[in-house]
Amino acid sequence: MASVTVKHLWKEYGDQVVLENLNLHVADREFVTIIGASGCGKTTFLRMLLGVEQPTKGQLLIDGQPVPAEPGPDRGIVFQRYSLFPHLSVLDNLMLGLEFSGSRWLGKLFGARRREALEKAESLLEAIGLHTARDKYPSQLSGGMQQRLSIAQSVIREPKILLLDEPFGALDPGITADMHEIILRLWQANRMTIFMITHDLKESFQLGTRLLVFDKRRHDPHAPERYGATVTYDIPLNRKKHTAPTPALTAELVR
Ligand SMILES: Nc1ncnc2c1ncn2[C@@H]1O[C@H](COP(=O)(O)OP(=O)(O)OP(=O)(O)O)[C@@H](O)[C@H]1O
Repeated sequence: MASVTVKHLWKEYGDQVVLENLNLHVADREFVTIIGASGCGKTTFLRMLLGVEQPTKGQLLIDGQPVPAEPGPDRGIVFQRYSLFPHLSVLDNLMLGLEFSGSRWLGKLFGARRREALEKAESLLEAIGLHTARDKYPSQLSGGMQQRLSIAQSVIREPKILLLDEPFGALDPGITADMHEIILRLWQANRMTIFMITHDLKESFQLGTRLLVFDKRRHDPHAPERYGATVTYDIPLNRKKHTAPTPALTAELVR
């Protein structure tokens, strides 16, 4: 379960108002796409959900509880640029998250727990089409493969909320269709609530169950930092299309 409630939320940096009076309720398992002008506070909003930025005023709640003031395994994030460890193989990049969450002090798993983690990592690699590249290093992968691995890295710890900050923005348009397919399948199989920033309007319509447009309602030409952005449009999208889970992947990913 991961519903998100935003109540009278403001975010300011010094004299600059970035977000003003945001009010929103997002149900569990919604796929929210976010568009808006550059600099209007979209990433700031994701960073508050992640717990690395705090609201200046107002409330940000996950399942009715304030977002903890630090990232946790219940929230995963993927950025436009891949965040992989270059000295680790594809498989080890995936295993790392499981090893750290399963063994906080040693960062290593042993015996049955390691076997279980390996199985999980391998079935996820299979699901994202990277099983044949399991022993390669990130520098040996294409951009699309690296981004698939970054997504898998965030998903493997089964977050309730997945935050995607223009995850496909740096990729060749030709491969984004594959990426869309993968993200939709992971979303359905892992039962996550997703927030995804994109600059591609078509993508926002294709993927989302709901589209939020961030913009300023008021402008002061003499003091552009005086007013912040808020949600100016909140558009329900093709919800039905994404409701049924894909059986094969569900069996693979949800144990
Ligand atoms: N840590 C910070 N300290 C001061 N100002 C910041 C900080 N983080 C963001 N800002 C400012 O807040 C505003 C919103 O930034 P943010 O990155 O959230 O915008 P965005 O909508 O995601 O933009 P883009 O689409 O270009 O990525 C910008 O003016 C930015 O300079």
